[in-house]
Amino acid sequence: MTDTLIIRRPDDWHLHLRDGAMLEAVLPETARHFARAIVMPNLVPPVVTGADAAAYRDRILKALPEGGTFEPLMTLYLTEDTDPEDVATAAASGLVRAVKLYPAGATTNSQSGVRDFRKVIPVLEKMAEIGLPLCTHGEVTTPEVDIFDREAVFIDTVLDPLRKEIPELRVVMEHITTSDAVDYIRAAQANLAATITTHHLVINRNHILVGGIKPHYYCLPVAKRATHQQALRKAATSGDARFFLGTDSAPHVDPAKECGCGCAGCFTATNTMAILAHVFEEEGALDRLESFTSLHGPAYYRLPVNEETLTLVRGPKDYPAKILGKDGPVTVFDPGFVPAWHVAD
Ligand SMILES: NC(=O)N[C@@H](CC(=O)O)C(=O)O
Ligand SMILES: [Zn+2]
Ligand SMILES: [Zn+2]
Repeated sequence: MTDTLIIRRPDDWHLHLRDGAMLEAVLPETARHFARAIVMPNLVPPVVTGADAAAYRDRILKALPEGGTFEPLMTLYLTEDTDPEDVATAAASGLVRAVKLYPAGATTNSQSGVRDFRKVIPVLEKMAEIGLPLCTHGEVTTPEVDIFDREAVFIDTVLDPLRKEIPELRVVMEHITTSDAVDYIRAAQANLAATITTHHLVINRNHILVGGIKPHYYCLPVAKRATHQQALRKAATSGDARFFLGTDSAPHVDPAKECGCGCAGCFTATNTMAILAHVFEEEGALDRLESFTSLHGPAYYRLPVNEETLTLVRGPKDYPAKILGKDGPVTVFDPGFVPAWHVAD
């Protein structure tokens, strides 16, 4: 039995770092294990222009612990007023690595997102031309559509027509939660990949609702039934290069989650690598952990893989139950088991 696993240093292809005191509190949790992360732009106000992204990047670098080498990969928040030329300039300089599509109202801070998809076609055409990926929060917001169906309906009514209209557009379906998404990605000829979160490999909707409501398991897209969870586990551990890690680690202070209308997001930065090693071992795929966390993402984003390594060691190790920032406590995701692995110091 292997007791030590050395992998190339992982990257997180979907991360929320927030701003201000929360940024200071959570950034070390990611920077400890991850070399780079695609940083989500859903701040208030959102990161819309190249100038916004440059300023946010500076704030992240300033918040880094002394001697930290973490590299934030910036994204722009797509609005109906986004200027294709600004996007192209920000991409050409290497500042921006993707543009994020939030259907208006789909998730946390998505009010400035897209309502009329016709309005963003010129930006998407420019992105297709320059090869800049579009990351999607893939859920429709139609009130009549059941919340558990919103990802599948998004694929059929928004994503598939869009990809047929602009086949050269390179898309990353973020935080997929359904076997429908897994099947759709597997069937694609080109220009489509997906991130999978740590928590969606560990929980299904029973974990949220059975035995009392668990606000810290509530995220968007909401976890689906166990058959979907199984499909995600198979996809993540399959070795298929179109699936890679995006933790969607999304900190909210406890009072904002443990209340009458709790907000969506699981905070997994602290223990993601230990949980993933545990899950991959359960799936008999420990030898594929590195490709999921450290190889497939750079390949899709056309970036070099990391030269540094991360060492995982068999055996449990305590991690904090909460991260205590100046804004208040943030509960670390509880996988419901003690991970059989930990990251070496
Ligand atoms: N995933 C979540 O449940 N929440 C994210 C937003 C998002 O990624 O959709 C957040 O910003 O809190
Ligand atoms: Zn999202
Ligand atoms: Zn997210």
